[in-house]
Amino acid sequence: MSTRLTTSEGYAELIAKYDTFMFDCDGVLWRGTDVIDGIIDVLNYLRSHNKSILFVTNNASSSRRYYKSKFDKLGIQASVDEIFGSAYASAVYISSVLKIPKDQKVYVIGMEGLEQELAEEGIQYEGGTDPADNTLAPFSLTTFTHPTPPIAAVLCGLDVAINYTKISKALQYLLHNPDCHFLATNEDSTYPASGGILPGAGAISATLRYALKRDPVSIGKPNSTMLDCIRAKHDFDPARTIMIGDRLDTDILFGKSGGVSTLLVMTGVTKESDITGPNASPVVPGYIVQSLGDLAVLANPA
Ligand SMILES: O=C(O)[C@H](O)[C@H](O)COP(=O)(O)O
Ligand SMILES: [Mg+2]
Repeated sequence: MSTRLTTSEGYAELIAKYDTFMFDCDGVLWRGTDVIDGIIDVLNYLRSHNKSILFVTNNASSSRRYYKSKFDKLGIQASVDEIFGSAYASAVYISSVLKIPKDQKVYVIGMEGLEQELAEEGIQYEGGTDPADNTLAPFSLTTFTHPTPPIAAVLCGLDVAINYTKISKALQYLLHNPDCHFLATNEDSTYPASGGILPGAGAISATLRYALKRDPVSIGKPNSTMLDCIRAKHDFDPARTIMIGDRLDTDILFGKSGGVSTLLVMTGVTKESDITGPNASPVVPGYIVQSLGDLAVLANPA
């Protein structure tokens, strides 16, 4: 059973219970470019009370450095080491877990942020924002050739410029080489944008999943890889840690699987019918608040 927080006393009690606050970004801090009311005051209040703050986003379209610049512009204190995105986690997974040989490449369905994180880990890649792959021209196998050595992995993330050429090339690599890894940065079905909902990274990788009848290894929330990346850089006591998110099947499940507390906000993709009534999800958050910004009353008492 979740505890719904609606009063200043409830907000203060929650904050006193935890030392480390892990924040999802899309749908919690902002929707697209629109920062949610009260967020900046809440984050600054937590900082002023010596709380540890981490940002844990499945959005693979941007790198940690981009997010750092976004926080700077918003006046939100954040260091690159406090930011964990599925692009970074995917690069670490490829370099440290799969240990793909440095002369082999990754084929990217994704955007500049994902390419930046791969490059920072010393991983060679093709595709991504390469103009040759960002074309609406029909894809032809007569001009296609496999590179040597073969593509070692196909990595699929949120790609707002998705097209038939990228999907077709990824399919060739995965069909041609049985050792080619099929990876997804994350599999969020939808993306909480400004003014509405858009297809998420999961909707992009679904094309390959369906064509191949094969599931990718997904690296982002709710999977533990992201928490492993966080643990490699930050000590935290799970009993004094809370994950704040807008999606039950990624953020809340990530927190519960990781042994930390969870707070669901209703400013992202989760609707009231997802948490109450006959179709309620079996993933039950510890706490629920309408908006993280509601806690700003603690920073601005009446
Ligand atoms: O489709 C996606 O990639 C996700 O919807 C989006 O990026 C979620 O980001 P988060 O809510 O984890 O910050
Ligand atoms: Mg979110």
